[in-house]
Amino acid sequence: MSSPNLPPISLYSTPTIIRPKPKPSLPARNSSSSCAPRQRPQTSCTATTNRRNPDDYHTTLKALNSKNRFPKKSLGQHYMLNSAINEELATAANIEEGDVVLEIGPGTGSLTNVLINAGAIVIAIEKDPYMAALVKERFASTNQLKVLQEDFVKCHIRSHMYSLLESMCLSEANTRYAKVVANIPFNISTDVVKQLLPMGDIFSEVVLLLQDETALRLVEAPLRTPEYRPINVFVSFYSDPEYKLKVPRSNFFPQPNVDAAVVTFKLKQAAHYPPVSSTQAFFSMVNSAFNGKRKMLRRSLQHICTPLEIEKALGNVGLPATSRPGELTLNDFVKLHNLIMKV
Ligand SMILES: C[S@@+](CC[C@H](N)C(=O)[O-])C[C@H]1O[C@@H](n2cnc3c(N)ncnc32)[C@H](O)[C@@H]1O
Repeated sequence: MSSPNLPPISLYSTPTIIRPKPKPSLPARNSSSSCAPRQRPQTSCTATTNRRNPDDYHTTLKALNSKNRFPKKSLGQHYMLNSAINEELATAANIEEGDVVLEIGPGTGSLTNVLINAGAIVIAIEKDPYMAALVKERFASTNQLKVLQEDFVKCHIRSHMYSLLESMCLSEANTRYAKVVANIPFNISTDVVKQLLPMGDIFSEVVLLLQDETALRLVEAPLRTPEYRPINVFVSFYSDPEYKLKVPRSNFFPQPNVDAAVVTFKLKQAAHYPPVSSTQAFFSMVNSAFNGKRKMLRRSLQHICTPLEIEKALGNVGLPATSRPGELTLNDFVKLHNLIMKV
């Protein structure tokens, strides 16, 4: 393949970050909470303390040129040119020496570099065999990185994490959860969120660079709008999400047609999930409710019980008999589910 026809750096505006108005932040997860956290690998697994230079436009292009790679649209290859944003991602996850971090799509390794410099042990899953080879080669001198050349959507992440964590040295002193920090291809955002948020037994935080519109939809979709969907119920069931900052498209190469945003999801542990008899039955009810989005719940849920019983349950939740799915919060759905499951 010939060398990519790359635009000169002057074509890019100065990379910028747009911060939202400060919001009250959520209380930090207390690792000494009543639920015993799983053990994590000892910091002795970390070896190198060599700090590498941050990646920028030239480093990224040099890395791609060295392998004659041109960014692939089908793989969402928009590389981060601004190391300050990679630092923001690591800071949002509060990365500390010895943390185990899952990175999805390391690409040229610009974020990987920041994570390794912060002392993390990184497990990187990269679908593109060329980029997997590139990032392996780049960090060949450290034992802080393990690269798996796989499609995140198809791989069994839970068993990968278990076997990797088990293969690492364990210590009583190390009781933190693993974390996820990633600049993911936008087209797998929903898969990533659906796979990772229910994994509060492994991860404490999931920090993602998402398409801005997706980020807003996942975190801030208001009730009674078309943006409010079952995924919002899912996200708040399993996590406390926060929109951190907007990342304009000018920070990527090649520049996407949309802006991005950093979002953090603090994962709940199972003991803190809303009380439902079965999560499967709960989400099946939520999905059915939204299947007829404009339909009243007394109609869309009549495969579960009679319209009269649904009206009565809605009344007990404090909602009108004519309620539609877009009007119910997570708590409303939980109460409704628990009532109609008793019928
Ligand atoms: C948006 S780029 C980010 C690259 C790098 N992290 C950065 O910040 O510059 C997305 C990366 O994910 C990889 N990728 C795409 N689809 C993937 C998948 N299904 N599983 C794992 N990696 C994937 C791409 O090859 C690419 O390296």
